[in-house]
Amino acid sequence: MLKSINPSQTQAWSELGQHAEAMRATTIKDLFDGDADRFNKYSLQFQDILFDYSKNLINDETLSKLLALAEQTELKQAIAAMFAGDKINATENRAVLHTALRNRSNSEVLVDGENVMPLVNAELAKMKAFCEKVHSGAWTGYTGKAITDVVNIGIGGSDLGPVMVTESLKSNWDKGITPHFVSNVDGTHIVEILKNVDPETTLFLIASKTFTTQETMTNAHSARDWFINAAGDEAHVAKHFAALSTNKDAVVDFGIDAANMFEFWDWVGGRYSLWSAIGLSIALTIGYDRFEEILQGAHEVDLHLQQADFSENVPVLMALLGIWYGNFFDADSEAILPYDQYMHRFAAYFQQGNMESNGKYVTRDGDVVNYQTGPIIWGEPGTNGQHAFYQLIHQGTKLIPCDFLAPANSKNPIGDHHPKLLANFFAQTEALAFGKNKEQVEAEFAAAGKSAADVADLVPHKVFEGNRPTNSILFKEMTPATLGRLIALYEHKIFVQGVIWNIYSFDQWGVELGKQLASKILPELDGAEDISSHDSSTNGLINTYKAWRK
Ligand SMILES: O=P(O)(O)OC[C@H]1O[C@@](O)(CO)[C@@H](O)[C@@H]1O
Repeated sequence: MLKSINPSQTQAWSELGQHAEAMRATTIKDLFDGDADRFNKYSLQFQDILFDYSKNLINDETLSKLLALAEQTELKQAIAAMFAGDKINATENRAVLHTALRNRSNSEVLVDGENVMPLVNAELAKMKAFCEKVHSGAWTGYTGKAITDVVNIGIGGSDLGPVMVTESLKSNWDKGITPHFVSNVDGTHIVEILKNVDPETTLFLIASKTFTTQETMTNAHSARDWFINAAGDEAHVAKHFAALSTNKDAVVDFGIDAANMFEFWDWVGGRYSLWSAIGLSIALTIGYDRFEEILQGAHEVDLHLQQADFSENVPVLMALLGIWYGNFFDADSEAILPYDQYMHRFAAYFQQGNMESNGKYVTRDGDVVNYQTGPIIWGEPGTNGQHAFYQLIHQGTKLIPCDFLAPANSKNPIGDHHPKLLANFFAQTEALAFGKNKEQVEAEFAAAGKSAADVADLVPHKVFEGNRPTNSILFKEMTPATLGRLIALYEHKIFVQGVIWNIYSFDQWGVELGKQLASKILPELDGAEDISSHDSSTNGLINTYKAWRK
Protein backbone atom coordinates (compact mmCIF):
# COMPACT_ATOMS: atom_id res chain seq x y z
CA MET A 1 0.00 0.00 0.00
CA LEU A 2 1.34 3.41 -0.92
CA LYS A 3 2.25 5.75 1.91
CA SER A 4 0.10 8.84 2.25
CA ILE A 5 2.57 11.72 2.22
CA ASN A 6 1.49 15.32 2.61
CA PRO A 7 3.70 17.11 0.06
CA SER A 8 3.54 20.36 1.97
CA GLN A 9 5.24 18.66 4.91
CA THR A 10 8.27 17.61 2.88
CA GLN A 11 11.66 19.31 3.01
CA ALA A 12 11.52 19.85 -0.72
CA TRP A 13 8.23 21.74 -0.49
CA SER A 14 9.63 24.06 2.14
CA GLU A 15 12.75 24.68 0.07
CA LEU A 16 10.68 25.27 -3.05
CA GLY A 17 8.69 27.91 -1.21
CA GLN A 18 11.86 29.77 -0.29
CA HIS A 19 13.30 29.26 -3.75
CA ALA A 20 10.16 30.67 -5.36
CA GLU A 21 10.72 33.90 -3.44
CA ALA A 22 14.21 34.08 -4.86
CA MET A 23 13.02 33.33 -8.39
CA ARG A 24 10.49 36.14 -8.21
CA ALA A 25 13.46 38.48 -8.28
CA THR A 26 14.58 37.21 -11.65
CA THR A 27 12.96 36.74 -15.06
CA ILE A 28 13.00 34.25 -17.88
CA LYS A 29 14.88 36.88 -19.88
CA ASP A 30 17.56 37.11 -17.18
CA LEU A 31 17.90 33.34 -17.20
CA PHE A 32 18.40 33.26 -20.98
CA ASP A 33 20.80 36.22 -20.86
CA GLY A 34 22.83 34.31 -18.29
CA ASP A 35 23.03 31.01 -20.17
CA ALA A 36 23.55 30.84 -23.93
CA ASP A 37 23.03 27.08 -23.82
CA ARG A 38 19.71 27.21 -22.04
CA PHE A 39 17.71 25.64 -24.89
CA ASN A 40 19.96 22.59 -25.05
CA LYS A 41 19.95 22.25 -21.28
CA TYR A 42 16.19 22.45 -20.88
CA SER A 43 14.82 20.54 -23.85
CA LEU A 44 14.40 16.84 -24.49
CA GLN A 45 13.60 14.84 -27.59
CA PHE A 46 11.38 11.80 -27.16
CA GLN A 47 11.02 9.90 -30.46
CA ASP A 48 9.59 12.46 -32.92
CA ILE A 49 8.65 14.94 -30.21
CA LEU A 50 10.78 17.87 -29.02
CA PHE A 51 9.84 19.04 -25.52
CA ASP A 52 11.31 22.49 -24.98
CA TYR A 53 10.80 23.62 -21.40
CA SER A 54 13.50 26.30 -21.42
CA LYS A 55 11.02 29.19 -21.50
CA ASN A 56 10.10 28.52 -17.87
CA LEU A 57 11.08 30.45 -14.77
CA ILE A 58 13.42 27.70 -13.61
CA ASN A 59 17.08 27.04 -13.13
CA ASP A 60 19.08 24.00 -12.07
CA GLU A 61 18.25 24.66 -8.45
CA THR A 62 14.54 24.75 -9.22
CA LEU A 63 14.72 21.43 -11.01
CA SER A 64 16.78 19.90 -8.27
CA LYS A 65 14.18 20.86 -5.67
CA LEU A 66 11.27 19.74 -7.83
CA LEU A 67 12.95 16.39 -8.40
CA ALA A 68 13.53 16.12 -4.69
CA LEU A 69 9.79 16.65 -4.19
CA ALA A 70 9.11 13.74 -6.54
CA GLU A 71 11.56 11.63 -4.55
CA GLN A 72 10.15 12.63 -1.16
CA THR A 73 6.56 11.90 -2.23
CA GLU A 74 7.73 8.44 -3.38
CA LEU A 75 6.76 8.87 -7.01
CA LYS A 76 8.91 5.94 -8.13
CA GLN A 77 7.00 3.60 -5.82
CA ALA A 78 3.67 4.97 -7.04
CA ILE A 79 4.58 4.36 -10.67
CA ALA A 80 5.56 0.80 -9.86
CA ALA A 81 2.32 0.28 -7.94
CA MET A 82 0.18 1.42 -10.85
CA PHE A 83 1.86 -0.85 -13.39
CA ALA A 84 1.81 -3.73 -10.90
CA GLY A 85 -1.97 -3.61 -10.80
CA ASP A 86 -2.23 -2.43 -7.21
CA LYS A 87 -5.69 -1.11 -6.31
CA ILE A 88 -4.49 2.50 -6.37
CA ASN A 89 -8.03 3.64 -7.18
CA ALA A 90 -8.71 2.87 -3.55
CA THR A 91 -12.16 4.40 -3.10
CA GLU A 92 -13.47 2.14 -5.86
CA ASN A 93 -11.10 -0.69 -4.90
CA ARG A 94 -9.82 -0.96 -8.45
CA ALA A 95 -6.51 -1.18 -10.22
CA VAL A 96 -5.65 1.49 -12.77
CA LEU A 97 -4.46 -0.27 -15.91
CA HIS A 98 -5.37 1.65 -19.03
CA THR A 99 -1.68 1.02 -19.74
CA ALA A 100 -2.44 -2.72 -20.10
CA LEU A 101 -4.73 -1.92 -23.04
CA ARG A 102 -1.69 -0.68 -24.99
CA ASN A 103 0.88 -3.05 -23.52
CA ARG A 104 2.34 -3.98 -26.90
CA SER A 105 5.23 -5.86 -25.30
CA ASN A 106 2.53 -8.20 -23.97
CA SER A 107 4.34 -8.58 -20.69
CA GLU A 108 2.22 -10.09 -17.92
CA VAL A 109 -0.16 -7.70 -16.14
CA LEU A 110 -1.79 -9.14 -13.04
CA VAL A 111 -5.15 -8.06 -11.66
CA ASP A 112 -6.11 -10.09 -8.59
CA GLY A 113 -3.47 -12.60 -9.57
CA GLU A 114 -4.82 -13.08 -13.11
CA ASN A 115 -2.87 -12.04 -16.18
CA VAL A 116 -5.28 -9.77 -18.06
CA MET A 117 -3.33 -9.62 -21.29
CA PRO A 118 -5.18 -12.59 -22.87
CA LEU A 119 -8.44 -10.68 -22.25
CA VAL A 120 -6.99 -7.49 -23.73
CA ASN A 121 -5.60 -9.26 -26.79
CA ALA A 122 -8.81 -11.19 -27.38
CA GLU A 123 -10.84 -7.97 -27.37
CA LEU A 124 -8.37 -6.30 -29.73
CA ALA A 125 -8.63 -9.29 -32.04
CA LYS A 126 -12.42 -9.02 -31.94
CA MET A 127 -12.19 -5.31 -32.80
CA LYS A 128 -9.82 -6.07 -35.66
CA ALA A 129 -12.07 -8.79 -37.08
CA PHE A 130 -15.09 -6.53 -36.85
CA CYS A 131 -13.29 -3.67 -38.60
CA GLU A 132 -12.26 -6.03 -41.39
CA LYS A 133 -15.86 -7.19 -41.83
CA VAL A 134 -17.20 -3.64 -41.96
CA HIS A 135 -14.44 -2.34 -44.26
CA SER A 136 -14.68 -5.32 -46.63
CA GLY A 137 -18.46 -5.02 -46.88
CA ALA A 138 -18.88 -8.46 -45.37
CA TRP A 139 -20.88 -6.79 -42.63
CA THR A 140 -23.87 -5.13 -44.27
CA GLY A 141 -26.95 -3.29 -43.14
CA TYR A 142 -30.48 -4.70 -43.32
CA THR A 143 -30.80 -3.90 -47.04
CA GLY A 144 -27.48 -5.51 -47.87
CA LYS A 145 -25.57 -2.26 -48.25
CA ALA A 146 -22.10 -1.68 -46.75
CA ILE A 147 -21.79 0.48 -43.68
CA THR A 148 -20.77 4.07 -44.47
CA ASP A 149 -21.40 5.92 -41.21
CA VAL A 150 -20.74 5.14 -37.57
CA VAL A 151 -22.61 7.02 -34.85
CA ASN A 152 -20.91 6.77 -31.47
CA ILE A 153 -23.39 7.50 -28.69
CA GLY A 154 -21.58 8.20 -25.42
CA ILE A 155 -20.49 11.04 -23.16
CA GLY A 156 -17.41 12.04 -21.17
CA GLY A 157 -14.72 9.42 -21.55
CA SER A 158 -17.00 7.46 -23.88
CA ASP A 159 -17.07 10.36 -26.31
CA LEU A 160 -14.24 12.87 -25.87
CA GLY A 161 -11.42 10.46 -26.66
CA PRO A 162 -12.89 9.07 -29.88
CA VAL A 163 -13.86 12.60 -30.97
CA MET A 164 -10.41 14.03 -30.28
CA VAL A 165 -8.55 11.13 -31.89
CA THR A 166 -10.68 10.87 -35.04
CA GLU A 167 -10.48 14.64 -35.51
CA SER A 168 -6.72 14.73 -34.89
CA LEU A 169 -6.24 11.97 -37.46
CA LYS A 170 -8.76 13.22 -40.00
CA SER A 171 -6.17 12.92 -42.76
CA ASN A 172 -6.40 9.16 -42.19
CA TRP A 173 -10.10 8.83 -42.88
CA ASP A 174 -9.69 6.48 -45.83
CA LYS A 175 -11.80 3.48 -44.90
CA GLY A 176 -15.05 4.75 -46.30
CA ILE A 177 -16.46 5.34 -42.83
CA THR A 178 -17.58 8.74 -41.56
CA PRO A 179 -17.79 9.01 -37.78
CA HIS A 180 -20.45 11.00 -35.97
CA PHE A 181 -20.70 11.60 -32.23
CA VAL A 182 -23.77 12.13 -30.09
CA SER A 183 -23.20 12.97 -26.42
CA ASN A 184 -25.50 15.72 -25.15
CA VAL A 185 -28.95 14.67 -23.90
CA ASP A 186 -30.32 17.87 -25.44
CA GLY A 187 -32.43 16.39 -28.25
CA THR A 188 -30.81 18.79 -30.68
CA HIS A 189 -27.62 16.76 -30.66
CA ILE A 190 -29.08 13.49 -31.89
CA VAL A 191 -31.67 15.17 -34.14
CA GLU A 192 -28.95 17.06 -35.99
CA ILE A 193 -26.77 13.96 -36.39
CA LEU A 194 -29.61 11.72 -37.59
CA LYS A 195 -30.39 14.25 -40.32
CA ASN A 196 -27.10 13.33 -41.92
CA VAL A 197 -27.12 9.53 -41.85
CA ASP A 198 -28.95 6.79 -43.75
CA PRO A 199 -30.47 4.05 -41.55
CA GLU A 200 -29.58 1.45 -44.19
CA THR A 201 -25.86 2.15 -43.95
CA THR A 202 -25.38 3.40 -40.38
CA LEU A 203 -23.87 1.52 -37.46
CA PHE A 204 -24.62 2.78 -33.94
CA LEU A 205 -22.06 2.21 -31.21
CA ILE A 206 -23.54 2.62 -27.74
CA ALA A 207 -20.47 3.53 -25.73
CA SER A 208 -20.84 3.44 -21.99
CA LYS A 209 -18.59 1.88 -19.39
CA THR A 210 -21.50 1.49 -16.96
CA PHE A 211 -24.28 1.34 -19.57
CA THR A 212 -26.40 3.31 -17.11
CA THR A 213 -25.48 6.91 -17.96
CA GLN A 214 -28.74 8.81 -18.36
CA GLU A 215 -27.69 10.86 -21.38
CA THR A 216 -26.31 7.88 -23.26
CA MET A 217 -29.24 5.61 -22.54
CA THR A 218 -31.71 8.32 -23.58
CA ASN A 219 -29.86 8.93 -26.84
CA ALA A 220 -29.46 5.20 -27.42
CA HIS A 221 -33.20 4.61 -27.10
CA SER A 222 -33.96 7.54 -29.41
CA ALA A 223 -31.52 6.17 -31.98
CA ARG A 224 -33.06 2.72 -31.68
CA ASP A 225 -36.57 4.12 -32.10
CA TRP A 226 -35.46 6.15 -35.12
CA PHE A 227 -33.83 3.13 -36.68
CA ILE A 228 -36.73 0.70 -36.10
CA ASN A 229 -39.13 3.31 -37.46
CA ALA A 230 -37.05 3.52 -40.62
CA ALA A 231 -36.20 -0.18 -40.95
CA GLY A 232 -39.67 -1.38 -40.02
CA ASP A 233 -38.44 -4.42 -38.11
CA GLU A 234 -36.78 -4.69 -34.68
CA ALA A 235 -34.91 -7.75 -35.93
CA HIS A 236 -32.64 -5.45 -37.96
CA VAL A 237 -31.24 -3.84 -34.79
CA ALA A 238 -28.65 -6.62 -34.57
CA LYS A 239 -26.96 -5.43 -37.77
CA HIS A 240 -26.90 -1.79 -36.81
CA PHE A 241 -26.21 -1.62 -33.07
CA ALA A 242 -23.15 -2.63 -31.08
CA ALA A 243 -22.21 -1.90 -27.49
CA LEU A 244 -18.91 -0.86 -25.92
CA SER A 245 -19.15 -1.52 -22.21
CA THR A 246 -18.17 -3.40 -19.05
CA ASN A 247 -21.83 -4.20 -18.27
CA LYS A 248 -22.99 -7.18 -20.31
CA ASP A 249 -26.32 -7.58 -18.47
CA ALA A 250 -27.34 -3.99 -19.18
CA VAL A 251 -26.28 -4.34 -22.82
CA VAL A 252 -28.47 -7.40 -23.33
CA ASP A 253 -31.35 -5.74 -21.44
CA PHE A 254 -31.13 -2.84 -23.89
CA GLY A 255 -31.62 -5.26 -26.75
CA ILE A 256 -28.14 -5.56 -28.18
CA ASP A 257 -26.87 -9.02 -28.98
CA ALA A 258 -24.04 -9.93 -26.57
CA ALA A 259 -22.07 -11.03 -29.66
CA ASN A 260 -22.13 -7.37 -30.72
CA MET A 261 -20.66 -6.22 -27.44
CA PHE A 262 -17.04 -5.13 -27.20
CA GLU A 263 -15.89 -5.41 -23.64
CA PHE A 264 -13.55 -3.58 -21.32
CA TRP A 265 -13.01 -3.78 -17.61
CA ASP A 266 -13.44 -1.87 -14.37
CA TRP A 267 -9.71 -1.25 -14.10
CA VAL A 268 -10.06 1.11 -17.05
CA GLY A 269 -11.21 4.57 -16.05
CA GLY A 270 -13.75 6.21 -18.38
CA ARG A 271 -11.47 9.15 -19.13
CA TYR A 272 -8.64 6.72 -19.86
CA SER A 273 -10.65 4.34 -22.05
CA LEU A 274 -10.01 5.37 -25.67
CA TRP A 275 -7.38 2.59 -25.80
CA SER A 276 -10.12 0.03 -25.09
CA ALA A 277 -13.24 -1.04 -26.97
CA ILE A 278 -14.32 2.58 -26.58
CA GLY A 279 -11.82 3.18 -29.38
CA LEU A 280 -13.84 1.10 -31.86
CA SER A 281 -15.14 4.19 -33.66
CA ILE A 282 -11.50 5.25 -34.08
CA ALA A 283 -10.48 1.87 -35.53
CA LEU A 284 -13.48 1.83 -37.88
CA THR A 285 -12.69 5.35 -39.10
CA ILE A 286 -8.90 5.20 -39.59
CA GLY A 287 -8.40 1.44 -39.77
CA TYR A 288 -7.52 -1.05 -37.07
CA ASP A 289 -3.80 -1.07 -37.95
CA ARG A 290 -3.52 2.65 -37.33
CA PHE A 291 -5.43 2.20 -34.06
CA GLU A 292 -2.70 -0.22 -33.03
CA GLU A 293 -0.10 2.41 -33.97
CA ILE A 294 -1.76 4.77 -31.49
CA LEU A 295 -1.45 2.06 -28.84
CA GLN A 296 2.22 1.56 -29.73
CA GLY A 297 3.01 5.24 -29.35
CA ALA A 298 1.40 5.37 -25.93
CA HIS A 299 3.18 2.19 -24.89
CA GLU A 300 6.54 3.83 -25.63
CA VAL A 301 5.63 6.61 -23.21
CA ASP A 302 4.56 4.06 -20.60
CA LEU A 303 8.04 2.52 -20.81
CA HIS A 304 9.63 5.97 -20.76
CA LEU A 305 7.75 6.91 -17.58
CA GLN A 306 8.90 3.72 -15.87
CA GLN A 307 12.48 3.72 -17.11
CA ALA A 308 13.73 7.27 -17.67
CA ASP A 309 15.50 9.12 -14.89
CA PHE A 310 13.07 11.73 -13.60
CA SER A 311 15.45 14.48 -14.72
CA GLU A 312 14.93 13.29 -18.30
CA ASN A 313 11.38 12.04 -17.95
CA VAL A 314 9.04 14.17 -20.02
CA PRO A 315 5.73 13.52 -18.21
CA VAL A 316 7.45 13.90 -14.84
CA LEU A 317 8.94 17.24 -15.89
CA MET A 318 5.57 18.38 -17.30
CA ALA A 319 4.01 17.49 -13.96
CA LEU A 320 6.65 19.19 -11.84
CA LEU A 321 6.49 22.39 -13.89
CA GLY A 322 2.73 22.48 -13.36
CA ILE A 323 3.27 22.05 -9.62
CA TRP A 324 5.91 24.80 -9.62
CA TYR A 325 3.43 27.37 -10.96
CA GLY A 326 0.26 26.01 -9.35
CA ASN A 327 1.64 25.56 -5.86
CA PHE A 328 4.31 28.24 -5.68
CA PHE A 329 3.06 30.97 -8.02
CA ASP A 330 -0.70 30.57 -7.52
CA ALA A 331 -1.46 29.76 -11.14
CA ASP A 332 -5.06 28.53 -11.29
CA SER A 333 -5.19 27.32 -14.86
CA GLU A 334 -3.14 25.93 -17.70
CA ALA A 335 -3.77 26.50 -21.40
CA ILE A 336 -3.20 23.85 -24.06
CA LEU A 337 -2.72 25.57 -27.41
CA PRO A 338 -2.27 23.22 -30.38
CA TYR A 339 -1.20 24.95 -33.61
CA ASP A 340 -2.98 22.29 -35.65
CA GLN A 341 -6.65 22.67 -36.57
CA TYR A 342 -7.14 18.91 -36.53
CA MET A 343 -6.26 19.02 -32.79
CA HIS A 344 -9.16 21.36 -32.02
CA ARG A 345 -10.59 18.97 -29.43
CA PHE A 346 -7.27 18.17 -27.73
CA ALA A 347 -7.69 20.68 -24.89
CA ALA A 348 -11.31 19.65 -24.38
CA TYR A 349 -10.22 16.03 -23.98
CA PHE A 350 -7.85 16.98 -21.21
CA GLN A 351 -10.46 19.11 -19.50
CA GLN A 352 -12.01 15.82 -18.47
CA GLY A 353 -8.70 13.95 -18.27
CA ASN A 354 -7.11 16.47 -15.92
CA MET A 355 -10.00 18.14 -14.11
CA GLU A 356 -11.96 14.96 -13.42
CA SER A 357 -8.78 13.25 -12.21
CA ASN A 358 -7.23 15.97 -10.06
CA GLY A 359 -10.17 18.26 -9.27
CA LYS A 360 -10.07 16.95 -5.71
CA TYR A 361 -9.85 18.73 -2.31
CA VAL A 362 -9.47 15.71 -0.08
CA THR A 363 -6.23 13.76 0.37
CA ARG A 364 -5.90 10.00 0.35
CA ASP A 365 -6.20 10.20 4.13
CA GLY A 366 -9.55 11.98 3.87
CA ASP A 367 -8.16 15.29 5.07
CA VAL A 368 -8.88 18.59 3.32
CA VAL A 369 -5.77 19.66 1.41
CA ASN A 370 -3.86 22.76 2.49
CA TYR A 371 -2.51 23.41 -1.01
CA GLN A 372 -3.81 23.76 -4.59
CA THR A 373 -4.52 20.60 -6.56
CA GLY A 374 -5.78 20.22 -10.14
CA PRO A 375 -5.68 23.24 -12.48
CA ILE A 376 -8.41 24.52 -14.76
CA ILE A 377 -7.58 23.25 -18.23
CA TRP A 378 -8.61 25.22 -21.28
CA GLY A 379 -7.43 26.08 -24.75
CA GLU A 380 -8.22 26.45 -28.40
CA PRO A 381 -6.15 25.87 -31.54
CA GLY A 382 -3.63 28.47 -32.52
CA THR A 383 -3.77 30.86 -34.26
CA ASN A 384 -7.43 31.38 -33.35
CA GLY A 385 -6.57 31.87 -29.68
CA GLN A 386 -4.36 34.79 -30.65
CA HIS A 387 -7.45 36.63 -31.81
CA ALA A 388 -9.54 35.70 -28.80
CA PHE A 389 -7.78 35.41 -25.44
CA TYR A 390 -4.05 35.92 -25.90
CA GLN A 391 -4.50 39.52 -24.75
CA LEU A 392 -5.07 38.26 -21.23
CA ILE A 393 -2.22 35.78 -21.41
CA HIS A 394 0.18 38.53 -22.52
CA GLN A 395 -1.03 41.51 -20.48
CA GLY A 396 -3.54 40.21 -17.95
CA THR A 397 -3.04 39.93 -14.20
CA LYS A 398 -3.13 36.14 -14.14
CA LEU A 399 -0.21 33.80 -14.56
CA ILE A 400 -1.26 31.20 -17.13
CA PRO A 401 1.35 28.58 -17.98
CA CYS A 402 0.77 27.54 -21.59
CA ASP A 403 1.65 24.44 -23.58
CA PHE A 404 2.18 25.26 -27.25
CA LEU A 405 2.03 22.23 -29.52
CA ALA A 406 2.67 22.08 -33.27
CA PRO A 407 3.52 19.67 -36.07
CA ALA A 408 6.54 20.78 -38.10
CA ASN A 409 4.67 19.48 -41.14
CA SER A 410 1.03 20.34 -41.67
CA LYS A 411 -1.18 17.78 -43.39
CA ASN A 412 -2.36 20.56 -45.68
CA PRO A 413 0.69 22.64 -46.66
CA ILE A 414 -1.23 24.53 -49.31
CA GLY A 415 0.40 27.48 -51.02
CA ASP A 416 3.56 29.11 -49.89
CA HIS A 417 2.21 31.14 -47.03
CA HIS A 418 0.09 28.81 -44.92
CA PRO A 419 2.98 26.65 -43.61
CA LYS A 420 5.06 29.70 -42.84
CA LEU A 421 2.39 31.04 -40.53
CA LEU A 422 3.72 28.51 -38.05
CA ALA A 423 5.93 31.52 -37.29
CA ASN A 424 3.17 32.41 -34.85
CA PHE A 425 3.92 29.28 -32.82
CA PHE A 426 7.50 30.44 -32.36
CA ALA A 427 6.70 34.14 -31.97
CA GLN A 428 4.07 33.77 -29.26
CA THR A 429 6.28 31.87 -26.83
CA GLU A 430 9.10 34.34 -27.54
CA ALA A 431 6.80 37.29 -26.85
CA LEU A 432 5.43 35.69 -23.69
CA ALA A 433 8.92 34.97 -22.37
CA PHE A 434 10.73 38.18 -23.24
CA GLY A 435 8.03 40.82 -23.67
CA LYS A 436 8.80 44.36 -24.73
CA ASN A 437 9.99 46.90 -22.15
CA LYS A 438 9.32 50.66 -21.88
CA GLU A 439 12.57 51.61 -23.57
CA GLN A 440 11.86 49.37 -26.52
CA VAL A 441 8.34 50.79 -26.89
CA GLU A 442 9.64 54.35 -26.78
CA ALA A 443 12.36 53.54 -29.28
CA GLU A 444 9.77 52.11 -31.67
CA PHE A 445 7.70 55.25 -31.37
CA ALA A 446 10.77 57.42 -31.91
CA ALA A 447 11.72 55.42 -35.00
CA ALA A 448 8.23 56.10 -36.29
CA GLY A 449 8.79 59.77 -35.79
CA LYS A 450 6.57 60.11 -32.72
CA SER A 451 7.74 62.49 -30.00
CA ALA A 452 7.95 61.07 -26.49
CA ALA A 453 5.46 63.72 -25.32
CA ASP A 454 2.92 62.67 -27.92
CA VAL A 455 3.01 59.01 -26.94
CA ALA A 456 3.68 59.22 -23.19
CA ASP A 457 0.12 58.14 -22.33
CA LEU A 458 0.21 55.24 -24.74
CA VAL A 459 3.52 53.73 -23.76
CA PRO A 460 2.36 51.89 -20.58
CA HIS A 461 -0.34 50.12 -22.57
CA LYS A 462 2.14 48.83 -25.10
CA VAL A 463 4.66 47.46 -22.64
CA PHE A 464 4.73 43.64 -22.36
CA GLU A 465 6.13 42.40 -19.03
CA GLY A 466 6.97 39.04 -20.53
CA ASN A 467 8.19 36.46 -18.02
CA ARG A 468 5.17 34.35 -18.86
CA PRO A 469 6.12 30.67 -18.92
CA THR A 470 5.46 28.25 -21.75
CA ASN A 471 6.37 24.76 -22.85
CA SER A 472 6.83 24.15 -26.57
CA ILE A 473 6.03 20.68 -27.88
CA LEU A 474 7.11 20.41 -31.51
CA PHE A 475 6.57 17.14 -33.34
CA LYS A 476 7.50 16.14 -36.89
CA GLU A 477 3.95 15.45 -38.09
CA MET A 478 0.66 14.16 -36.74
CA THR A 479 0.70 10.38 -37.04
CA PRO A 480 -1.25 7.78 -35.04
CA ALA A 481 1.88 6.88 -33.05
CA THR A 482 2.70 10.54 -32.37
CA LEU A 483 -0.82 11.17 -31.13
CA GLY A 484 -0.59 8.13 -28.88
CA ARG A 485 2.63 9.52 -27.43
CA LEU A 486 1.19 12.99 -26.87
CA ILE A 487 -1.93 11.66 -25.12
CA ALA A 488 0.09 9.35 -22.88
CA LEU A 489 2.49 12.18 -21.95
CA TYR A 490 -0.44 14.23 -20.65
CA GLU A 491 -2.09 11.20 -18.99
CA HIS A 492 1.07 10.49 -17.04
CA LYS A 493 1.57 14.16 -16.19
CA ILE A 494 -1.85 13.99 -14.54
CA PHE A 495 -0.99 10.76 -12.73
CA VAL A 496 2.32 12.14 -11.43
CA GLN A 497 0.69 15.32 -10.15
CA GLY A 498 -2.00 13.31 -8.37
CA VAL A 499 0.66 11.23 -6.63
CA ILE A 500 2.55 14.31 -5.47
CA TRP A 501 -0.65 16.01 -4.32
CA ASN A 502 -1.52 12.85 -2.40
CA ILE A 503 -5.01 12.64 -3.92
CA TYR A 504 -6.96 9.89 -5.64
CA SER A 505 -6.87 10.67 -9.38
CA PHE A 506 -8.97 7.81 -10.68
CA ASP A 507 -12.36 8.13 -9.04
CA GLN A 508 -14.90 10.89 -9.73
CA TRP A 509 -17.32 11.13 -6.83
CA GLY A 510 -17.76 14.81 -7.60
CA VAL A 511 -20.01 14.05 -10.57
CA GLU A 512 -22.55 12.13 -8.47
CA LEU A 513 -24.43 14.81 -6.48
CA GLY A 514 -25.68 16.67 -9.56
CA LYS A 515 -26.96 13.43 -11.03
CA GLN A 516 -28.64 12.51 -7.74
CA LEU A 517 -30.44 15.86 -7.49
CA ALA A 518 -31.45 15.74 -11.16
CA SER A 519 -33.13 12.37 -10.55
CA LYS A 520 -35.13 14.00 -7.72
CA ILE A 521 -36.13 16.98 -9.88
CA LEU A 522 -37.02 14.93 -12.98
CA PRO A 523 -40.47 13.78 -11.76
CA GLU A 524 -41.19 17.26 -10.36
CA LEU A 525 -41.14 18.61 -13.93
CA ASP A 526 -44.28 16.64 -14.72
CA GLY A 527 -47.63 18.38 -14.38
CA ALA A 528 -48.36 22.09 -14.07
CA GLU A 529 -48.43 22.54 -10.29
CA ASP A 530 -45.73 24.65 -8.65
CA ILE A 531 -43.13 22.84 -6.61
CA SER A 532 -41.73 24.01 -3.27
CA SER A 533 -39.42 21.19 -2.23
CA HIS A 534 -36.18 23.09 -2.84
CA ASP A 535 -34.57 26.39 -1.97
CA SER A 536 -36.33 29.49 -3.31
CA SER A 537 -33.99 29.79 -6.30
CA THR A 538 -34.39 26.22 -7.49
CA ASN A 539 -38.13 26.37 -6.84
CA GLY A 540 -38.37 29.69 -8.69
CA LEU A 541 -36.41 28.45 -11.68
CA ILE A 542 -38.37 25.22 -12.00
CA ASN A 543 -41.74 26.92 -11.58
CA THR A 544 -40.85 29.58 -14.16
CA TYR A 545 -39.73 26.86 -16.55
CA LYS A 546 -43.04 25.04 -16.05
CA ALA A 547 -44.99 28.26 -16.60
CA TRP A 548 -43.08 29.04 -19.81
CA ARG A 549 -42.87 25.51 -21.18
CA LYS A 550 -44.98 25.11 -24.32
O1 LIG B 1 -18.97 5.58 -19.95
P1 LIG B 1 -20.07 5.87 -18.99
O2 LIG B 1 -20.20 4.87 -17.89
O3 LIG B 1 -21.36 6.13 -19.70
O4 LIG B 1 -19.67 7.25 -18.22
C1 LIG B 1 -19.57 8.43 -18.99
C2 LIG B 1 -18.87 9.49 -18.19
O5 LIG B 1 -19.61 9.83 -17.02
C3 LIG B 1 -18.71 10.24 -15.99
O6 LIG B 1 -19.03 11.54 -15.64
C4 LIG B 1 -18.84 9.32 -14.77
O7 LIG B 1 -20.20 9.32 -14.40
C5 LIG B 1 -17.32 10.15 -16.58
O8 LIG B 1 -16.34 9.80 -15.66
C6 LIG B 1 -17.50 9.11 -17.65
O9 LIG B 1 -16.48 9.16 -18.63
